[in-house]
Amino acid sequence: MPLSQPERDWVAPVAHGPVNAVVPLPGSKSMTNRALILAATASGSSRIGHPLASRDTRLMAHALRALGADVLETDTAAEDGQDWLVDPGERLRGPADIDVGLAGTVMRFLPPVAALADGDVAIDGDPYARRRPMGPILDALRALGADIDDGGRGALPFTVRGRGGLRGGTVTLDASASSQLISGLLLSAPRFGEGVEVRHEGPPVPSAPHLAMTVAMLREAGAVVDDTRPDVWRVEPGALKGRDWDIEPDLSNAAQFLGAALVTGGRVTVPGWPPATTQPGDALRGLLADMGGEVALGADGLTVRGGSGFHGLTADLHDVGELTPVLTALAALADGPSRLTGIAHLRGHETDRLAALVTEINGLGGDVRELPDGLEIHPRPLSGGVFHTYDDHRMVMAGAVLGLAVPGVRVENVGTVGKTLPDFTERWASMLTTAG
Ligand SMILES: O=C(O)C1=C[C@@H](OP(=O)(O)O)[C@@H](O)[C@H](O)C1
Ligand SMILES: C=C(OP(=O)(O)O)C(=O)O
Repeated sequence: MPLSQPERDWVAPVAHGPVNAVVPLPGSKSMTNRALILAATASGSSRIGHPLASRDTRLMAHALRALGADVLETDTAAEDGQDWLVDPGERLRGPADIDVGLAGTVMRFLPPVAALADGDVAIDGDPYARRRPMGPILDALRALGADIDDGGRGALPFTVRGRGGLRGGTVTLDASASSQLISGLLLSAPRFGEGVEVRHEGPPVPSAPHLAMTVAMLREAGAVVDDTRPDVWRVEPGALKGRDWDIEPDLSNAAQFLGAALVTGGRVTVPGWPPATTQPGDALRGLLADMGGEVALGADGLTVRGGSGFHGLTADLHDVGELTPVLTALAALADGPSRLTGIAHLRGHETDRLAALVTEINGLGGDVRELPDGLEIHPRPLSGGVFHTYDDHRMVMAGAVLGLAVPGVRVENVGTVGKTLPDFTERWASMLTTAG
């Protein structure tokens, strides 16, 4: 599978009736990329079951291979039963050139691994990746003993001059721009000489569930982690064990499918929804219920049923920011206004998501207003037109949701959805065959 798909537009299909679909989803991006890092820095080999095979996870696999780990992708076409096998290799080594694409997880989780390698590791990504927040983690790594040449930019591209190990110790940073700045430091910390104590100082860190995911997966790999103090995380040095990971379905990627139940007054089930999880997508249960959906979690998965119409949403999405594009699209089709707050940091995601959503939904005749830390959405009748996606997979998903109810929504560069869901349009079409 190529890492990027050719640019093409896609007219989002209208739903001609209520959907009634079971939609299995591939593995979590966040869990797959954490498992890859933990496997490549472990002392033995690991098996990653049900990984996500997408641009972001392939970039991570490529990057780790470039540093000397062996990552074997098996049968990526299969829905079930695919495994990735990771052998850490004898030692992490450069020189290497690494492409992070537009993947936040790769650009923040990989540099600490590069600091453990022996040799120069040059790291760059897509044009917009150079604008995503990196400065705090680069400064933190320097404070922990790393030698990094970023030309004073505090951003991509940069070269990590790996020396085969890192001292580690205590470091303070402002991670209000992205939780990944902390997760990146913690994930490699068992391999630092002194481990790490990371202290956050600044406005609140977003995406708390993703930090809990980092801590939980580190512990599953055998690390000793103390997260009992607010805004302080301590990881002790020590060998990680190779192990079997079983990756949960990506619950954030469930948003648009479950949302289709609301828009069409239908019913969608996502099988394999874990009864307990650190994934932020689990918040969809409450959020879609607040919008008027009937939500049931059972042995067969999570089912959302829509009725005749659904409501606007008032919510602080600080912890679950990646759900915003799809929730905003839903809000634009709701029967009342919405106010989504706590998401100023989305300006540093794949694109400035607040600006992109305002521009594109208003371009279809909508009324979305940007707030200092969020969006206010006033539903209005929409009409078809081009929906630009800014290399943002979740803008494709948002455009698809609008297209369910608005004929002629032409989603530009739909292939960019391959960042986390390469076969999205096929899955969407298959769901829609049940409509009517
Ligand atoms: O650690 C992770 O896997 C992620 C953390 C979040 O990043 P931010 O804290 O930058 O929002 C989230 O939005 C992103 O999609 C994945
Ligand atoms: C913010 C996101 O991704 P990234 O991992 O690139 O930060 C996202 O998937 O919504």
